[in-house]
Amino acid sequence: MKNLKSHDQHTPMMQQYLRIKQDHPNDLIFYRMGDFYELFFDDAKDAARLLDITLTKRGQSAGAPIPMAGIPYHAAENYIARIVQSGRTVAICEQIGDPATSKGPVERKVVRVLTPGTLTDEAYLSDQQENLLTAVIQSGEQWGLAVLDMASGRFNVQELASSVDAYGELERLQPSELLYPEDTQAPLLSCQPSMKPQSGWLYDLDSAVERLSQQLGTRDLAGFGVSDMTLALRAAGCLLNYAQETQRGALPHIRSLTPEHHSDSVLIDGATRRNLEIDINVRGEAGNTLFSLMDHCSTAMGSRLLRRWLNRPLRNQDLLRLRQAAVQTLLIDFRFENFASTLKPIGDIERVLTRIALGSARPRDLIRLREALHALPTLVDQLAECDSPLLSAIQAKLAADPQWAIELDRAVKDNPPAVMREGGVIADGYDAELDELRGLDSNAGDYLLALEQTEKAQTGLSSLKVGYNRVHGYYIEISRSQSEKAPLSYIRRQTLKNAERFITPELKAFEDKALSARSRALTREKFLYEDLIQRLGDDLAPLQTFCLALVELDVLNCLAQCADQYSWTQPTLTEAPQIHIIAGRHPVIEALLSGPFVPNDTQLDGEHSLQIITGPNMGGKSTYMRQVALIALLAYIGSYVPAESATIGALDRIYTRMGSSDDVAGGRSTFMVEMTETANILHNATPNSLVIMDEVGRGTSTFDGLSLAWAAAAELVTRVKALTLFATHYFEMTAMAENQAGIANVHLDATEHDDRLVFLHRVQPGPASQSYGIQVARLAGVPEPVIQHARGKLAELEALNVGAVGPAPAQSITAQADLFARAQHPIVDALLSLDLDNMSAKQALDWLYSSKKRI
Ligand SMILES: Nc1ncnc2c1ncn2[C@@H]1O[C@H](COP(=O)(O)OP(=O)(O)OP(=O)(O)O)[C@@H](O)[C@H]1O
Repeated sequence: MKNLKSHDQHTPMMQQYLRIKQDHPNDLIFYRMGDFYELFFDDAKDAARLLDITLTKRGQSAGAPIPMAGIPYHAAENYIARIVQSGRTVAICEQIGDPATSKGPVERKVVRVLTPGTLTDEAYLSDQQENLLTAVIQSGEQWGLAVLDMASGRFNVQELASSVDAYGELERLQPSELLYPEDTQAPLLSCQPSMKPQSGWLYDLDSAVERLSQQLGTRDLAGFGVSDMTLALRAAGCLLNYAQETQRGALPHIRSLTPEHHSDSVLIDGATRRNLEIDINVRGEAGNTLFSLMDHCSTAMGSRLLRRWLNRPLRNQDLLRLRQAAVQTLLIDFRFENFASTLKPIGDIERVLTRIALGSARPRDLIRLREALHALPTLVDQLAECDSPLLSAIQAKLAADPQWAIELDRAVKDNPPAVMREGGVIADGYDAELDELRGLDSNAGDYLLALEQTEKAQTGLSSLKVGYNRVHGYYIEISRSQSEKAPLSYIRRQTLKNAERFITPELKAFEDKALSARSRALTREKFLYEDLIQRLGDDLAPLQTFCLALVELDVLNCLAQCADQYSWTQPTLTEAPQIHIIAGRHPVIEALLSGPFVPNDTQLDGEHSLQIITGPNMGGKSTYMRQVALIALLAYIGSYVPAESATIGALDRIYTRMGSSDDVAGGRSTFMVEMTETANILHNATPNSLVIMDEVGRGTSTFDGLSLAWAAAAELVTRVKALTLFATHYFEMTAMAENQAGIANVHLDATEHDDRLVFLHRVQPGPASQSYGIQVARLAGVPEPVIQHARGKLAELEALNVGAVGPAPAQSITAQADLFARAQHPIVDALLSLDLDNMSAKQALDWLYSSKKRI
């Protein structure tokens, strides 16, 4: 920005603006001028570009026109939301002083800073999504991480032992804003959306502990179990400082700091999260995901918690069994239906409570809280019938003191306006003083009517009427034709085309009284409203407690609804690593299919920890493997699962290596991504991990790929001993089961019927007999000449059947009909591709010499 230094050259108002701007060099300043927020200089240019609004100029300052863009005050929310969503920060600068008494420009001050990760207003937040602010700090391989959901006040810390874990967590959390020490050298962090470097001193441990203790109202942090998490506390201190700075006030809704431990959850890395399509499908959309299938929550808060549960399955089987028992209880006599209808009208009170704490609650927020409080007695009664420890604990938390329900009934009108600005929020009968002032104001109507009658009678002017407008106040209006006859005591105030308007001393006196009553009533109402919010804010703790219980109930109820609607069953959780599923189904594909879904069994345990899955393309291998992972995941959030029965042992991680995607941004090829993920699995998987490998090795040459897949499977079954599903088109790998304990072959099959290919989608023991690659290619619409050419080539290769190198036994080689898995030594490939008719004798001889050297 030019000319900012020499303030003297600018008008006094611009000088004020530039002073404020100096404290917010990177933020867009919304500078309040009357009914508009104005942006100047580069801010104006940025806003014009981001919001597609007109860029204008304002006079001259320091000899140059000032670029300016304006946004009407009343419509600002929408514009602010768009700017903040783009990752920028907005500083709202309001007029603080009184324009009437100010000398020079009215005093202005930045009252709020809106950043992507610290939003709390309804207009800026998505119902379905959490909006998280995170802070990280790295020391050696260790990471400290702090996470705040400003809109609910949930504040967590955790420490991670490696960068891979830290990136995995950030990928899970999808923060809206990430704070990091400015000297951090962590390249992958740059993939995060809104990155805010912070000075190193903001991560100082002592100040962090002091700041956090002060916020939480404790002498130290021992009570939160976080004392020895020094790295995480440093991140939390920095985060809290940032949150306080942006809100410009206290944050009374942040009352606790919860340690999270990586080892508490069944870990799912980013690739697995995407492959399993938990809440985003592989096309990056929200539809057709596990979350979209399951989200029957009655409240938006419930939906957000369900999403959190699905993204962070837990290892604590005791807790999971409590959840299972709650779901079981809610299923009895379809109790979940009653709960759903009681919960449905409850609004997003988690966020309402935060706005109450921050003093920014709107009238309708209070109505939502009131409705929630009114629902409590019914919920408590409904819960009294449920015999489940978790539901009883929830019931105890919901049995709140009814005082606030009564108070809000008395205090707030039924359909209040959206904002407090014009009043009309506080109910009649709540405050005697307000009632009296309102009485004065509303009696005005009767008085004016009476005045009109008397004046009409006294003057005999039939067109006389009494009216009011905002600019001129009260007036007596007489039509032009009769206005000459107006009494002398009438003072002319305004001339219209067809009428004259007058005022009288009596009317003026009344106006002063009525208007002052109205403004006094509004002042009184605002005071009462703020007082109510203040008192609610002071009593936040029990309200937050009941809110948390309500949300948990909503999610448990949703799990019961899913169990009923999709015919899911309760899984058995065991300590020993194993997965035994009878008639398992893929929940999302099952719901999408118009025809029936073919259920499949799965047996993975100490005896057979690795399944080699073969079968034709489109046969259902990926679906089968994903369904096992999803069933395991559902079991580990405490849900019922899509299977006739399922026994799932203790799991620590779910890994999937599937699909092919380049990481162009990260500069890694498809094969590189595949191998990086494979390496990660081989390094970190344990006997308690579920590992899913889909066509590992296909991204490189046949022999390299087969060898890598073979070696990876061998490692997984011998050293790692993870529960593994390994789908492959390398038919040679089916031979592993013969020489290696712990491996079972299963396959999916298809049959040809009237020249049509029919997929059976049934998992059967043993290796596949055919791969049907060419038939599937025809199904996919590959042109017929190409299909015929491929058939010819296949016959040629089968006839050659040379170089049966590699580990596959002879009988499986002959059974194998996959074009690529049957590829021979590269020299044979090269020979086959020679165009002999167009080669000279010399070229042929040269080829022979060079080939001989390669053997
Ligand atoms: N058990 C099943 N019951 C019914 N339909 C199924 C079943 N499994 C898969 N399908 C259908 O078959 C389609 C292909 O399945 P899937 O992608 O799992 O095959 P695949 O063997 O992994 O194929 P490829 O080897 O080409 O990746 C699915 O989209 C689904 O429509």
